[in-house]
Amino acid sequence: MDLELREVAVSAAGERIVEDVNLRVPSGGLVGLVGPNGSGKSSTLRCVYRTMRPDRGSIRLGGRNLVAMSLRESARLTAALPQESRSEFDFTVTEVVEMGRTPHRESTLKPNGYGPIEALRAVDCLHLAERGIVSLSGGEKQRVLIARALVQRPELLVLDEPTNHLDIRHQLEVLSLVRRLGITTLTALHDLNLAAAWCDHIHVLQRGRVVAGGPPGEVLTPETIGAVFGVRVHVVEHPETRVPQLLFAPAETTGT
Ligand SMILES: Nc1ncnc2c1ncn2[C@@H]1O[C@H](COP(=O)(O)OP(=O)(O)OP(=O)(O)O)[C@@H](O)[C@H]1O
Repeated sequence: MDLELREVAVSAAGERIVEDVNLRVPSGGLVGLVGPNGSGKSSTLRCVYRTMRPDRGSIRLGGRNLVAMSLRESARLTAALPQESRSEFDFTVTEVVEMGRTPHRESTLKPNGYGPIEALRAVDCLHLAERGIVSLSGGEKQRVLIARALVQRPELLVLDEPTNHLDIRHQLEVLSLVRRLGITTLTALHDLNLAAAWCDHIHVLQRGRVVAGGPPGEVLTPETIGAVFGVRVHVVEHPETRVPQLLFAPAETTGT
């Protein structure tokens, strides 16, 4: 199912924090939101997974108004990985992953897809199945929460910094897995090189507005990244994958 945001605006504490966001994730596509701290990435994602309500604009999944659905119905269609999710109770890893089934009655589960064991194996966490969730490292916990999202068998994945806390191998494995799943995915990413390597399209947010959007090679230019992040950038081609990769220097450095 495709996801489409049109003219989305969001406020918090009386201030407009997201303004006129337009973006589309085609069915099965992977689209990234990048931007400096506080630029509105998480707030935009929260509107999609419905912990914030937009002031105006529309959010449609497969042509249907997501904001008008019951929370149960949108939870069946959408799996979210929020930026910070604290565990108050020491459930086992298996119990946490099984919670991904909660929005579904058995009859609504699609026949194919990940069960808890397959999902834990896919994120390299099967060995943690009986551990308590609060005993895990940040990266292990992040991978378990991705397994929970897989068990939900969603039509849409909304990921807020999914590579947070992950070592480099697991960063690459998680994004590679998300790519392989072929589920429509909207993700916030801080690492511009990961965004360049894995996303079909990238939208750059600055002070709540999308200031650039398109394929990584068109968006991740020295001009755009320099203006938005205040750094100097060289763009090089990855010798193996041919995707653009960025080399950074602080804005004030004159270089050699
Ligand atoms: N509930 C809230 N009350 C007040 N201000 C808020 C609230 N939620 C978000 N904001 C503000 O809105 C702005 C956008 O926040 P948001 O978390 O969406 O940014 P972000 O791009 O995800 O940032 P980061 O990269 O640091 O995670 C920030 O200035 C933030 O302080």
